[in-house]
Amino acid sequence: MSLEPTTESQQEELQAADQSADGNILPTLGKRVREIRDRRGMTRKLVAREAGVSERHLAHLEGGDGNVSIVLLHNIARALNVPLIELLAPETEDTVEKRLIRRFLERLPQHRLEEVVFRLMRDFGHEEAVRRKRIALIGLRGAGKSTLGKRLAQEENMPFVELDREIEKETGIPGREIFSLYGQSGYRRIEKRTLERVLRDNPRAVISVGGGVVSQPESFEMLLSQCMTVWVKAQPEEHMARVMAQGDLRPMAGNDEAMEDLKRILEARLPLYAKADTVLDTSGETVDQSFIKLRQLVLG
Ligand SMILES: Nc1ncnc2c1ncn2[C@@H]1O[C@H](COP(=O)(O)OP(=O)(O)OP(=O)(O)O)[C@@H](O)[C@H]1O
Ligand SMILES: O=C(O)C1=C[C@@H](O)[C@@H](O)[C@H](O)C1
Ligand SMILES: [Mg+2]
Repeated sequence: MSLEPTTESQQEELQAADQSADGNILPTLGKRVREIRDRRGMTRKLVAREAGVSERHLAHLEGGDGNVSIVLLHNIARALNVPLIELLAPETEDTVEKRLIRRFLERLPQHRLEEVVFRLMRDFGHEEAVRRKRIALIGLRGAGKSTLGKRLAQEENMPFVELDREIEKETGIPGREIFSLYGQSGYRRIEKRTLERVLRDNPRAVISVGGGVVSQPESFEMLLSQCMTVWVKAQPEEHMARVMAQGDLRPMAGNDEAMEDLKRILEARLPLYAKADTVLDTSGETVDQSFIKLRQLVLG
């Protein structure tokens, strides 16, 4: 069995576990073993027997003061039927749905899992493959959606669609004027209509979507369900500096509170942007570095 973390999230979990290693590792490990054992409904006696450790040793481990060899830990993980890494990593904040699904699967006997895989593939496999052919980049202004999206589309020979430009084409007026003529809600209405058309016309594309799309639930739901979404983010100061470097001095012109506004908007949108399939943090990185990460995230 390989002990290497295979996915980025596993690597992050291990790093987090590493950071908590300053004295916390044994209590954390003990708590995880106990939690998983309880979740499985297994007695300590049973786990100890299946893992080939004494009950006393296991009790010490669960109490946070028993050091344990990697081989024994491996045996305990096997007895609990979880990958070793799950014992070492702090539990991530899963959604209720993910927890329910996991619990459901844990209770199914091994011989029925093949059927579950088959049904999932049948019911969702195709849809999911289709969804992943459209890559939508979301995030605040200056995140790098257009810069990185255009390059990804070029390299992968896919159409590149800039939703804000499509809205301008659809209405025949610049975005800023749409805002002053129709207001925020008018803009979002047109955006929704335009997004429907773009998705219909482009089964395969890279789409850069204006940062405000998350405030229109129907549009955002459409994006999440029909595209592989990437939240492109940076530090607030970088968003601001990048927008200004592009020659748009409006954010700062006579407005000392611009930075505060930006932080507030980012904070308010965080839970929404966080619904994206994946996150690309461009903080402190060059365009080239972020592009390599993006390609890895979406193409694997
Ligand atoms: N790591 C990075 N990744 C992406 N862009 C970066 C990075 N570092 C600096 N930049 C610069 O930041 C700017 C990002 O602008 P871009 O127009 O791509 O953002 P955007 O997310 O499309 O914004 P908007 O919502 O206004 O359309 C570019 O000028 C780019 O060169
Ligand atoms: O972040 C935002 O609120 C916006 C970003 C732009 O791309 C446009 O979608 C619009 O100007 C709103
Ligand atoms: Mg852009």
